[in-house]
Amino acid sequence: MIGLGRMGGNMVQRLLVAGHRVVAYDTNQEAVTSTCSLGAIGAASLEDLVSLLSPPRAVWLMLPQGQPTEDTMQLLVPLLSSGDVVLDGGNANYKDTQGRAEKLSDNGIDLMDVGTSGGIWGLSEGYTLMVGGKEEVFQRLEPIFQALAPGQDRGYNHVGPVGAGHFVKMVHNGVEYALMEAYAEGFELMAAKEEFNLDLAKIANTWRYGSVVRSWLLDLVVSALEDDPSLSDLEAYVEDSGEGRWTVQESIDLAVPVPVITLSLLQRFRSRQAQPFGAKLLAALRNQFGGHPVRRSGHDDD
Ligand SMILES: NC(=O)C1=CN([C@@H]2O[C@H](COP(=O)(O)OP(=O)(O)OC[C@H]3O[C@@H](n4cnc5c(N)ncnc54)[C@H](OP(=O)(O)O)[C@@H]3O)[C@@H](O)[C@H]2O)C=CC1
Ligand SMILES: O=C(CO)[C@H](O)[C@H](O)COP(=O)(O)O
Repeated sequence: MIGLGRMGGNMVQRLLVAGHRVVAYDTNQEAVTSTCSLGAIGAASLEDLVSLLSPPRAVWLMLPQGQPTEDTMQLLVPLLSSGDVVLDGGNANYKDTQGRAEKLSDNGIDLMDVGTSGGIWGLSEGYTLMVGGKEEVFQRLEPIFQALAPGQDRGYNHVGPVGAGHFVKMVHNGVEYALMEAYAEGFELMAAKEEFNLDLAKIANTWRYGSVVRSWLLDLVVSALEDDPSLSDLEAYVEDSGEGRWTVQESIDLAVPVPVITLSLLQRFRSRQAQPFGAKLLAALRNQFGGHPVRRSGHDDD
């Protein structure tokens, strides 16, 4: 396992519990030390990691997508042998994955892209795995997928050729954006209805049982609202790390409308703007054509 952060570190634990021998590496030596304390074999470098595994090797990357994954692959590949397999469990763009697979195959190395879902809860609940790559490699490595998945025969699947795993995970995350946005809008509306003084955590908890909209994300709504009912400790600022953008880009490329996912991405962009220029221009134009009052910073309505 290369990358022992929130995901990789926990995944090593599940693999160890299932009886696998795991060699662990991270650029952060503290992460390696703490993973070793759980029973993994620590590697001091990529060279060390490769020498501690016997061929045919299975090397799982759980790194931030983009440069860290690309750089690591470039350093790793010359160290590996024909017949080895690299598994990328991070949220990489499927097109990058397809390009990398081609380069690896020149050296007789197979790349398997494993779209992985479960977040920090995967340690206890198991991870959903969407696996792309050769069917025979999937079958050979199935014991690894079984150890990580929620159940012996569920929660993991060979979804298609290399690239398909990351593609399916990309769409999964697009759906995730939309579901999250729907809950966010519904709860904002209820929070605004001051005359009813609604207890949002209680309502979310009620919806968990029997309701059409019950879900794991709703369970997490309850958890967040119980911790801080008005979310007063948080800024209304929502990041994204790529999958939503790629989903929308793909919908444009395929001319498949995904309006709900698209709007949920745009809402994240909006959340980062304290004083959007576009909204200022709207106010200015109303003022220009209709003489409608505007608010000016530091002044009353004018
Ligand atoms: N967190 C989540 O909910 C989920 C994340 N993912 C994906 O899984 C991947 C990992 O995510 P996550 O565990 O959350 O990320 P983290 O940032 O928690 O962990 C990444 C780890 O990789 C280390 N690292 C960075 N660059 C290198 C490198 N070149 N070589 C070796 N180690 C390196 C980091 O060290 P350092 O801290 O020193 O930088 C860190 O320990 C990402 O692609 C992410 O998108 C997928 C599903 C869910
Ligand atoms: O893959 C995940 C969950 O399924 C990761 O948590 C991912 O980071 C979520 O996407 P974003 O950062 O764009 O919200």
